[in-house]
Amino acid sequence: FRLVKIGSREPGLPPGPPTVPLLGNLHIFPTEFAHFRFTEWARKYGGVYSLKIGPGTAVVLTDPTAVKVLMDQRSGNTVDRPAMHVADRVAGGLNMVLARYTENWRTLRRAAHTILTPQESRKHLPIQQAEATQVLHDILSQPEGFYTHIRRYSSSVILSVLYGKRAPRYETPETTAFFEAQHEWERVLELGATPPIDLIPLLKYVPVRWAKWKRDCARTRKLQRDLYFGLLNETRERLGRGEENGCYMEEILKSQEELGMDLEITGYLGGVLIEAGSDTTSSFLQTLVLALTAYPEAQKKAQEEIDRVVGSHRMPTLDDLDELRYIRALILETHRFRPVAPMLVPHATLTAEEYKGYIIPKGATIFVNVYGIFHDSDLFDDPENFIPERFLLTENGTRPGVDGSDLRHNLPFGVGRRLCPGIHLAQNSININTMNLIWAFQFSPDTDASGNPIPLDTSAYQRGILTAPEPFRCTIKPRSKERADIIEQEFFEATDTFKKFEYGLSAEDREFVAKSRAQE
Ligand code: HEM
Repeated sequence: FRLVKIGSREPGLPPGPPTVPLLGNLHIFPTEFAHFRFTEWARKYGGVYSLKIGPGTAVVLTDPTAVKVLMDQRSGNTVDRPAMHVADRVAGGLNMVLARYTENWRTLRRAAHTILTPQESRKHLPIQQAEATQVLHDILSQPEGFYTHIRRYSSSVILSVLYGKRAPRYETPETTAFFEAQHEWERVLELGATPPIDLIPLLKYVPVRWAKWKRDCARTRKLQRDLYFGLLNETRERLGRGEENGCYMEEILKSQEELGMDLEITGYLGGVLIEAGSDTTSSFLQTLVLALTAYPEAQKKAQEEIDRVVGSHRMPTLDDLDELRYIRALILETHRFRPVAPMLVPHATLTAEEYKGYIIPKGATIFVNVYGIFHDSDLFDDPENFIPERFLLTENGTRPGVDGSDLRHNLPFGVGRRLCPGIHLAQNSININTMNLIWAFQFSPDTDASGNPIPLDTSAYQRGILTAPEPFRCTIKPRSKERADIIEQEFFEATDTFKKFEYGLSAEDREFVAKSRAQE
């Protein structure tokens, strides 16, 4: 009788889809693009509903007030992450994003906060700006490669900020190693890639020869460690030679003792920041290009605004943003339209929690369905369309007359004590590149043989915890010869900034930078 009860919804839990014995809702749990199914269920079962995953419980929040109360105000109790054996196996519990609420997580988080403050993040502006100029230069020379130019940008910025070492090419060895490690990591984390070890812990003991997933984890672990500790060692050696260039990991290495960090945890701090900081930033910018191309009216208004404020004789700077009200709205709309992490990263409760008469048990997983919130037609007018103007009408873009005060602009960056520590660095990248791209280029859909625009599919996204648009094609042209010349001039003038981050480059990278500068 007890076995039959496993999987059924305990009294007091929020409502949810009907369960079956043992499995609960496991048989209907979506294995990809979960935010779509979670949103459908929210419309049916409400802003707070539960799913039974065998004996365990997950709660899905698609209600701004519930998110504010449970995740921000009661964050001390919802700060945990669900157990993830695979993550522990690969990263030994030291991946800050997925780590449980442990002493190691607290140490990592403290170190990240010390360095990623708004003031510290501003210190890295020169290299961010220089790299953003290279994005424009790269798009000018090879517009069809914009998707990878953007990805190169975000990984080069994070490598420069962390290790003081940039990646001039998409194929630079460090970026290639990162992309390979990241690909394997995403593969092992994918639902269904490993047996349900967190539900049936006995599976941990299956011998390696019968468990391909264990071999996959071991390979991913090696790829990550080679990259993380390789980069860390280079930074230590550089410090030893007295060749500091002010990067983040130098600071950490110098205050390792104070921060209570040994070499192992220091290596993983850097590693997780590359991982969390790279593809998130590029995903946002790729979505931005997609939206500008698919919504020409929004693009036109943004261009008119930047022309009025910045003009065509100079490139935009961060200080211009205060005057660019429409572009600020466009950035918020890009986050709303396609949030980089549609369900953030799952949280978990440390002890049982009560909300509006419901019991959320100890150890329950909590999904914050920001996608569902942002696409709720009770809150937002015409939520499926990209309409920056909504953020000019009301503070949080909600339809006039609706109370949107429980929302906040940085919700796409997370909740409570897990709020993204890289937010300032990320927002600087987003702001600089958004202004630059709008100032520099005209984006339009490709045309077919008869000259008709090929419609873009703004819903074609990659699967995973983080989403990025599937690579897509569009036509990108400089808005004027004057702007193209300014880009090349600025790129050339950034040489000195770049050079500080160009130590230990491979022969191919050295040749590449020499060639790109010789062209000027
Ligand atoms: C567009 C860019 C970015 C977006 C949208 C983004 C979003 C997020 C989200 C949604 C989370 C999970 C929050 C939660 O669980 O409540 C997160 C966590 C995290 N992010 Fe970001 N992020 C971005 C860029 C960055 C950058 C540039 C860095 C590093 C420099 C970074 C480092 C981290 C780390 C370390 C965590 C884990 C925090 C923890 O679990 O304690 N992120 N981010």
